[in-house]
Amino acid sequence: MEELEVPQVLTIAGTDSGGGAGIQADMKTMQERHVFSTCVVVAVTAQNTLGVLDVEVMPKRIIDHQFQALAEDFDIQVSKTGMLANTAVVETVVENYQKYDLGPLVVDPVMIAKGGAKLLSEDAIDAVRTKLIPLAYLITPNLPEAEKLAEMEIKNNQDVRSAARKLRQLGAKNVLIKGGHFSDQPESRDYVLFENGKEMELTGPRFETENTHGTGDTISSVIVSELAKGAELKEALQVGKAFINAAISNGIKVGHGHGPLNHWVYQNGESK
Ligand SMILES: Nc1ncnc2c1ncn2[C@@H]1O[C@H](COP(=O)(O)OP(=O)(O)OP(=O)(O)O)[C@@H](O)[C@H]1O
Ligand SMILES: Cc1ncc(CO)c(N)n1
Repeated sequence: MEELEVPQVLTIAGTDSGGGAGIQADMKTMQERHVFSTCVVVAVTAQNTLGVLDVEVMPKRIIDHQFQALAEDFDIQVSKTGMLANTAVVETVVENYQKYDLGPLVVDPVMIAKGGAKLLSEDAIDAVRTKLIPLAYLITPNLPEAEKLAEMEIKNNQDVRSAARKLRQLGAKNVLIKGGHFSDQPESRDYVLFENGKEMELTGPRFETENTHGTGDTISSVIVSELAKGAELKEALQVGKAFINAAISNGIKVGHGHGPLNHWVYQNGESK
């Protein structure tokens, strides 16, 4: 019997008991994109579409052992980070990523959940800026995250460009600034600054919906998956944007707050 070789990817993040964001959103997305997903759980959240009830950060020992277990057995092509909770976790993740061969790293610098809960302590932003970003092949902040990391206000498209340049100066090779939070605009517009200085915009319609829980996790997981399958970054970003548009606009009704996306949207006839 011939067995299929499949790309293997890793998400290093927190769990969402509500299933719409965090590690669950990542792994659902990766499954849909036909790559084999593994994970390092750094925190557990008691969370639903209404908010975050509680958070437990994992001890260093079990984080280290998850990395070791994966490195001893799997051939990870691309990795990503999501919720990292605090400085100690950021440092542990940096240490382990440097110790093992886990492929290019996509950093989604998750800070605050849609309901307002803090997923990264304020003092850890510095560790992300100085220790994690220099390792990033791609960083994917939303607007508030880009403001914190670049230490500047973002009010218009020119500010978005300056913030992206600052993030490149911090060591990220490529930068995607997600515009989901420019909610007063008719279009959803994301900005990309590539390694070679070239720029690109990812645009699409802005959908009037509350159901955008896990959009950031989902788009970064599509990008990771496409890169693992061998796509160029530009193509991976475009596939990510198309998937997000489809997963938001073909919405599902789950929960009573910021509902999750329709991760299996392409199963009902792909429109990519
Ligand atoms: N209402 C919307 N309509 C269309 N696209 C959207 C909408 N909201 C977000 N997006 C898109 O989803 C992607 C993720 O952007 P967003 O800024 O929401 O990320 P995020 O804040 O990190 O998400 P989260 O924290 O919920 O995971 C981007 O491509 C953005 O343009
Ligand atoms: C665990 C977790 N990671 C990321 C996000 C942001 O979408 C969230 N709400 N929860």
